[in-house]
Amino acid sequence: MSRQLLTKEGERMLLHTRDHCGQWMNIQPTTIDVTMTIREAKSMMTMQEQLEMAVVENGRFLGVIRIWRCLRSDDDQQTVENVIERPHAIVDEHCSLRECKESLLYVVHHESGILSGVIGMEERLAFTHYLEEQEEKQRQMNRWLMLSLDTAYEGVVIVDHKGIIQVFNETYSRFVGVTKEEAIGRPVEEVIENTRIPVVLKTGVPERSQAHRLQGQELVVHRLPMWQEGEIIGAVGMLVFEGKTELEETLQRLERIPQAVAIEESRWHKHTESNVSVRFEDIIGESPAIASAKKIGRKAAVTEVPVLLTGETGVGKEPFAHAIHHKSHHQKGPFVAVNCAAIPESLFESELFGYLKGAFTGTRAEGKVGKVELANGGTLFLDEIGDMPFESQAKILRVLETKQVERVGGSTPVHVDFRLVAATNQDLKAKMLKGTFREDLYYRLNVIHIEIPPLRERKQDIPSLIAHHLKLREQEGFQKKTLTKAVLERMFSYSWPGNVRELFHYLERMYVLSEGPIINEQDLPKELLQRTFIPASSMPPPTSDQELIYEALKEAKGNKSEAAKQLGISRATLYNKLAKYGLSV
Ligand SMILES: Nc1ncnc2c1ncn2[C@@H]1O[C@H](COP(=O)(O)OP(=O)(O)OP(=O)(O)O)[C@@H](O)[C@H]1O
Repeated sequence: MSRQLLTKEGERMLLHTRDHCGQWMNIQPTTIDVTMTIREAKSMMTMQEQLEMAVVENGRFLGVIRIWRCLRSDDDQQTVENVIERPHAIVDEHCSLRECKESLLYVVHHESGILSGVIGMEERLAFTHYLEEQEEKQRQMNRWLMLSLDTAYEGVVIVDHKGIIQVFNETYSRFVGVTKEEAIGRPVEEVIENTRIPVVLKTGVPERSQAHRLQGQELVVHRLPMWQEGEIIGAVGMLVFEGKTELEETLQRLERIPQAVAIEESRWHKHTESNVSVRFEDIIGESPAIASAKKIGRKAAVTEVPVLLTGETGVGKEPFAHAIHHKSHHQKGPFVAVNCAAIPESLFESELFGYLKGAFTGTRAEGKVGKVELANGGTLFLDEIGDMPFESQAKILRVLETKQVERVGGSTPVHVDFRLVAATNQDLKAKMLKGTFREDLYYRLNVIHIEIPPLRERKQDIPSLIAHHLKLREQEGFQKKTLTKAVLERMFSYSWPGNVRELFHYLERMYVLSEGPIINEQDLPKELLQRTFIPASSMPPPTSDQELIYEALKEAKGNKSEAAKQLGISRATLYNKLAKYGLSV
């Protein structure tokens, strides 16, 4: 049945293209001139082995002469004019050859009467051969269409304008337990329970993504009318998902993304106030840039001096802080992390230094131990130190200098012994020069400075970071997955403004959304498909170096030695920079 539909369409196309007589006729047929004698015509027809031939006068078609008439003639010196007959079939160039059944056709121009051509046995054979070829192509096309419909994951049913099923694919057949042969030719409502296809045929209004209960299952369906030349000629019904459960699973997978990323992040954060070890070996990456940062970190860890970790957001400053703690003499003590950006100035003292019972209204009756005291014997990690309010900076500096804390509401200072690690993604020097970060605190923190390079400067670490992440998923009991070379190439050409955090985020997204064991290009988020470089928003713009120099010179009233000292660079470097930026030397 479906074949019938498609073949009809095929036929229509053929008619419009290569079916007309003008296309197939012999345009140079042998003809007999009206002035010729019957004898001459006879010998010509015998030579040409023709039983019938066209007679023309100045190209105009007059009729035909047939060999048997010539043979029966008493006087073969007469002109052929005396034996002309009207042929069975005179046609126009535009006539459909398919519809003309005669074996010999004379194609005559309908206005001028000129004989344009003849369609004889040879032409007819060529046309039949062509038709057979077309039909085979059509059959092949139908097979492809049916095969693709049967391969489709969705159930597909096509009905004609009366709602009679014309096409019914395998998936639908499996759902409703009716074979294709049984379904085709029957009214759709007899095969698909509760179907609204007859309604769509009447109204012409498509119904998309509708819930449909079938065989006791909730399904999602589309019902689309098919239009041709302003009339509804049928409708298509599609089951988009095998069941609502599949849709739900997809939604659940989407919901899992933030959750899974949170698990990843908490891998480090959950150790915030505990001693679970994160070693330098756990920091993934062997690029020279990260290897050198790890080397400095290892060396710094065994000393007592404070360490300042800087780097763009998401580069992994926190794992570094943990690794330093683990390798330090304080490794047996607690690791206490404080996110300085998250504590409002009004609560800063009570959070960091604690308070005594009844220190102020609304506090816990028993008082509270502050983070600094908690870090006693261990490591205090001051994260996002660049965001610490200016007033609070003085307070923390005092603790660092005196190694003593005084709880709010108390008067007896408590001695504390901790290792200090601070981190920021801000340019502390620039902040200091602008006056928003205390100079004395800056120098106290910045004894050993470890700059953790952005991921775009150590792209060779990308494969091991990916492998690490996928391995973790596997260890958690999830499916083992890998990614294609094309995906890896995309990851190499991306600039990773959010660094390792962003890499893990996208990886998790792709892991969750990819269906099989292979993550391929179609699973890539759109950001990774754009090759444009996105500068890290959290880092100072490239002009800041110039700004710093300008500020320092202003502060030093033009004295270059003084400005160089302020900037922590040599006079020669300052001169080089001034020349580079085109500032007067
Ligand atoms: N080299 C690494 N090896 C393993 N995991 C890493 C590495 N670098 C970063 N990570 C992961 O990336 C996540 C982001 O790193 P982290 O939270 O330390 O960023 P950050 O540098 O502190 O950024 P921000 O300044 O935004 O706080 C971490 O949870 C960690 O899981």
